[in-house]
Amino acid sequence: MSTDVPADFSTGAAVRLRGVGKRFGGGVEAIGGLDLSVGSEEFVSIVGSSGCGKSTLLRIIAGLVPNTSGSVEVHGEPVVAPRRDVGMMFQRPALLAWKTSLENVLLPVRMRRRVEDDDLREAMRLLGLFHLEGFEHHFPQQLSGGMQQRVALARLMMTGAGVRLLDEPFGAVDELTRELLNLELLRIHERTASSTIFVTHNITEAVLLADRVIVMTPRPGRIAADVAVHLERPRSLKMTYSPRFQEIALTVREGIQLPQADRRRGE
Ligand SMILES: Nc1ncnc2c1ncn2[C@@H]1O[C@H](COP(=O)(O)OP(=O)(O)OP(=O)(O)O)[C@@H](O)[C@H]1O
Repeated sequence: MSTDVPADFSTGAAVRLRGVGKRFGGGVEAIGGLDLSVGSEEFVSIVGSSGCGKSTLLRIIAGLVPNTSGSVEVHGEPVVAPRRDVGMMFQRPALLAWKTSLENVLLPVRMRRRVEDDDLREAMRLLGLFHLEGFEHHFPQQLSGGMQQRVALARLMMTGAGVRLLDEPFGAVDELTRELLNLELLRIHERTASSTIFVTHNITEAVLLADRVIVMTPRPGRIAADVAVHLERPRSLKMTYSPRFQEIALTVREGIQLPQADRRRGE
């Protein structure tokens, strides 16, 4: 395990940020001089106190929000707008209420071109992979919160994007559902590795899923620690009880600093 490792600027990184800063119109400096490099098959979790700029960082990589300093590259190209090879999933599943599960999963294809039989087969396969057989023709309001997140995960996979950004995707579901969704995400990543950046407040989830856990400082967000997760794959829930896992989780926890106001309240 290593901490405070400088960002790897070797060639071949899928996502590369150099000195990235973001100041919003009202003067809030959300991110300040952040360096990060994520490999093409790497799973990186990002943790940090509330408001440290995690969502802003993902939105910058997704091309949804412009950075105000530094450079952001995906597959060696500067990010100036949303890209097809970058898929994003939010805390709320953001499904279209008037479309069935199947139609929601097909949406990324439909936005680009006509849906072919192969697309239909792939969407059904993905829904099956996420245990949604029998629910292909249900509408979102007929599904539980966890099932809706599964549809959103299937839709993310349907984009075929080599870079997947997940912004606290399981924050609104109960603990047991979260565990199941974690396992499904692990299974998918271990089968179809992609460059994944996963924002979470949950340290166990961060460590269980990732190859590296990035800890951000309070706002303006920078990298406080870069913790390598040397645990074998495939991962299992049982691993979370091992001393090795606990040691890594503790290193991550110790790296998280609270904003000054919260620190004063805790004294
Ligand atoms: N559109 C905006 N305009 C002005 N300030 C913003 C905007 N979006 C975010 N901010 C501010 O930038 C800072 C970082 O916000 P961000 O949502 O990225 O943090 P976060 O780490 O994802 O927080 P949380 O963990 O609570 O979701 C916060 O102080 C927030 O108020």
